[in-house]
Amino acid sequence: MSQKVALVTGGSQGIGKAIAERLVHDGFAVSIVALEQDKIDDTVKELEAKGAKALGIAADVSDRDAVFNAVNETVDKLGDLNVMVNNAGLGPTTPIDTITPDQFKTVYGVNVGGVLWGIQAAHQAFKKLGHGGKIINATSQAGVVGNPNLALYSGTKFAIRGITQVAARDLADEGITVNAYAPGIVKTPMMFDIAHQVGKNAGKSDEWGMQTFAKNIALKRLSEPEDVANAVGFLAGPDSNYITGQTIIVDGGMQFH
Ligand SMILES: NC(=O)C1=CN([C@@H]2O[C@H](COP(=O)(O)OP(=O)(O)OC[C@H]3O[C@@H](n4cnc5c(N)ncnc54)[C@H](O)[C@@H]3O)[C@@H](O)[C@H]2O)C=CC1
Ligand SMILES: CC(=O)C(C)=O
Repeated sequence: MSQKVALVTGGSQGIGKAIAERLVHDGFAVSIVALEQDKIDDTVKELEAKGAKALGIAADVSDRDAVFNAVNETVDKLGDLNVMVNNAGLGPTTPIDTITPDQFKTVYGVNVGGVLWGIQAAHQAFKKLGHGGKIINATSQAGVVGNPNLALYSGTKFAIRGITQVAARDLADEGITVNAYAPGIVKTPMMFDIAHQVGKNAGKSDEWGMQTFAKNIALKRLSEPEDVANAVGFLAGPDSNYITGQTIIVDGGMQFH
């Protein structure tokens, strides 16, 4: 059987990088799409050092054409596409009165636009390749319950759960499943930046900022990126074949629904 291929947006650091590593471990060839060429190159080298077939593409996921080009390049160079992980996102701290039209456009463009274009591009590729596939989208525990200071971000993450449900219904007949993962408070550059900003806005420390989010984690620890990658590995593999339209919350017990 030929090797399965996954594309991970935002795969150059944080959660996306852990997902790429997990999928390589599970036998996938992996394409990572992100913004910074140097981080992409470093991650590709690390994946190759583990024996992976890996490809890195610099592209902005808010640009629909760029996403379609990245998917086409992945199919051309790695020979297939079976799993699309729409993970890239922005997490600015935006107290409600501070939100500007430019910020609105940028954050919705990346967090919602990037997922929509990723779904469309993967769908087109699956059709051309003549098989189904799996689409996996990043939402957040902040897309299950609104979080303080994150009005823009939480709004985009609620939207992703809706889009995931609709796409699951629309694409099911073609053998495509669409699911989402909702991480909690994960030790990545995004979360450290949010903790810093929230602490700074209150005249307090980064740790105080982190605890405003982390104080109610039932399992009493912050998440490692690998905690999330484990759930995505499940959604990308055959054991999740009868699951579609769902959001798996991976937050150590913050939100229950
Ligand atoms: N870190 C956390 O605590 C949580 C993160 N998430 C979500 O998980 C996903 C990954 O988050 P982190 O790893 O923490 O973020 P991060 O900020 O550490 O990494 C983001 C990645 O996305 C890429 N990226 C950003 N904008 C892009 C664009 N316009 N086009 C292409 N790539 C772009 C970056 O190059 C980077 O590789 C995001 O969707 C985030 O909203 C959800 C819940 C909690
Ligand atoms: C950044 C994020 O998704 C949080 C705080 O849940």
